Amino acid sequence: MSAVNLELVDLADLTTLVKDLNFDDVERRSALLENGSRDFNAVPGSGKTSLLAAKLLLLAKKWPHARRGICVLSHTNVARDEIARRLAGSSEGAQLLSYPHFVGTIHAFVNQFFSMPMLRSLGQKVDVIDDVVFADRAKSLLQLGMFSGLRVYLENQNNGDGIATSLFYRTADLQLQVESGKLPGTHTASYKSLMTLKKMLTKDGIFRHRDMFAYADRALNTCPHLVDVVHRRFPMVFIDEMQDTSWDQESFLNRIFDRKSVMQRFGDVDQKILSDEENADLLTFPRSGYGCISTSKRFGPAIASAVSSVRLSGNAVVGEGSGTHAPILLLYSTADIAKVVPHYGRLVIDRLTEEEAAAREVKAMCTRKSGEGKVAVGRHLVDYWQAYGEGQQIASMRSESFWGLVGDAKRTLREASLNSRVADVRRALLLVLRAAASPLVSGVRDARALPRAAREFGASGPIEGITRHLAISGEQLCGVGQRDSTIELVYVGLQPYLPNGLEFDKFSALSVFDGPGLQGTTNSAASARCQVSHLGRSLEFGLGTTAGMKGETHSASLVLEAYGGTSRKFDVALGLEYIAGIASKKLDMLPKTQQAQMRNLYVAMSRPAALLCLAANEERVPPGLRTMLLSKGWHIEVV
Ligand SMILES: Nc1ncnc2c1ncn2[C@@H]1O[C@H](COP(=O)(O)OP(=O)(O)OP(=O)(O)O)[C@@H](O)[C@H]1O
Repeated sequence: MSAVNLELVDLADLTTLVKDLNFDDVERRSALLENGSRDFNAVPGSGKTSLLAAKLLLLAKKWPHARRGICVLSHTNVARDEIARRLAGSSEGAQLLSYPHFVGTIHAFVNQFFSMPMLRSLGQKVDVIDDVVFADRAKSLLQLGMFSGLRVYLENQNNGDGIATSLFYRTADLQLQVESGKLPGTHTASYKSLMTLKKMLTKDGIFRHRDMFAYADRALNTCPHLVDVVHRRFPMVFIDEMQDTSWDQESFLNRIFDRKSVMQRFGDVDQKILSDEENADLLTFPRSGYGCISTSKRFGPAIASAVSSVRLSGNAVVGEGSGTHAPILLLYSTADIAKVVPHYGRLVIDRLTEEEAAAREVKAMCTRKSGEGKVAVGRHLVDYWQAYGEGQQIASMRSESFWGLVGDAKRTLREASLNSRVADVRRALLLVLRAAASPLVSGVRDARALPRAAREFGASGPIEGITRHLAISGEQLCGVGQRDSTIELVYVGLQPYLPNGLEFDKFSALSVFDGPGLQGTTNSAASARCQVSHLGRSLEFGLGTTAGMKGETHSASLVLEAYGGTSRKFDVALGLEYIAGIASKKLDMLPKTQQAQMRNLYVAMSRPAALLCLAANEERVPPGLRTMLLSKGWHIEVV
């Protein structure tokens, strides 16, 4: 192992490297100075990702190796980009963004070092790794005559669609598995048809993300020495957002790094919101002896106390942020449910100054999007906001449409990152080049390989230029009146790669330029926003699911109660019993389904910096509970 140690004197550099952050407390200092393998469990708003980035900056200053690097893994592109943004701010930090280091998602790491080389050596085409594209293609293949028997079988299952669209390979021998629903017995005709469907998609190079772990496993079985090659390359490994790592991912990373490299993992186990996944009981985060960061820089003591009371592990959350507003409970009658969201908008205008409200986004969230349930309304987002989700079906087709991929910059940037934006544009260009039968892409299996193919082709400048242009201005360029000139721009930009003699008229008639493109995605974005005017001020804010807002900091957050279905409980009503201190059971004694609801509530309630609001149907909040809440400093308003 050739890890680098940080010492007390090294921390002096923090004042220049990360001027906006404060690491004076004992917990953060000890996390920075930890030189061995250790886990860190940190509360919401503690700044896990920025602490990790600060530690990396300090290590970068001392890194002595030219061929060994630091491996930094995260779950989402958003966290990866946040780390990269902080590193790019100094010359030493920027070095971590290239060889011999690796900063990326766990998926990208597994693909780069294991599954892609394996797939290449198998001669397997890879067109796209995308669960949505996979599902779309599976559905359309399913319409073929050869699958008529399978269609009948699936129609008779509870979740037939889910079965066909979530097929994935597991383990080195590519065993067929399904993420949603249950596979039929392996001896049945339906199983064999599902296998054929999966193999047809594999042959076309259409994969799901989870398939990559099976190919990575295969790589390790085929070349066991890869483990040594990779852990020697990375004597230090840092993993962010560890609570979201599945057992497939954790066990794979453990095989490579555990007890071989220094491995430090950061996360908040109470924010794990996917708890019903397979083998969740095997997960090891946080390992015994883990360090804690118990202070949040996001919110003040009032929100911290509410958040603490629904924290499953029972550990304290200390609020060091500056917010002083009391949390608010909005009670609504069944008839008035549609008034809840606009009422919240007015309330934000009432309570927060313009500066406070504008410091971060204002948001409203709910654990469930839609669904059934024979209980009074307040079950899911659509109960509160009927337009929510309209147009999303069309949005899911975007991965195959030029206009959808290029024109949907706002959504990609809001929900993902610049990285994903560039990936979308590259995929759009790959679709165009394929449709035009360009010689550039005959051997290109994945849009990520486009820049390299262009370099080998001897002309990388034009494709980089058009990629940059579309990534930055794509949204304007895809407006309906703009499309002809955009096609012309693409034609000119891709000219060096197009077959000789391909006229513009023929190019612009390619089917890749058909389709509605933007309309669907624009509707879906608009359907998830609310506009309010009040006291001469106006406010526009977004609505969405709690899962979609994980990791965000808001200036104000509204948590709309949702029904748990099999748990038979409404999350806010249940959580209020803990906040008020009148619950009869300890949180960890609740059934698993209710624990999962409390974890979601904990994530949702910990988003705001200034104002926290919960909303519940008045039928579900008895007078005694209201009195206790008032005595704890809460405000209650009836909509
Ligand atoms: N060391 C620090 N000093 C001062 N402010 C900080 C520090 N760390 C984070 N912050 C601020 O606190 C807020 C929350 O930080 P951040 O979102 O990074 O926390 P987090 O740990 O990722 O939270 P979550 O687990 O909820 O996603 C941000 O506004 C950030 O700027």
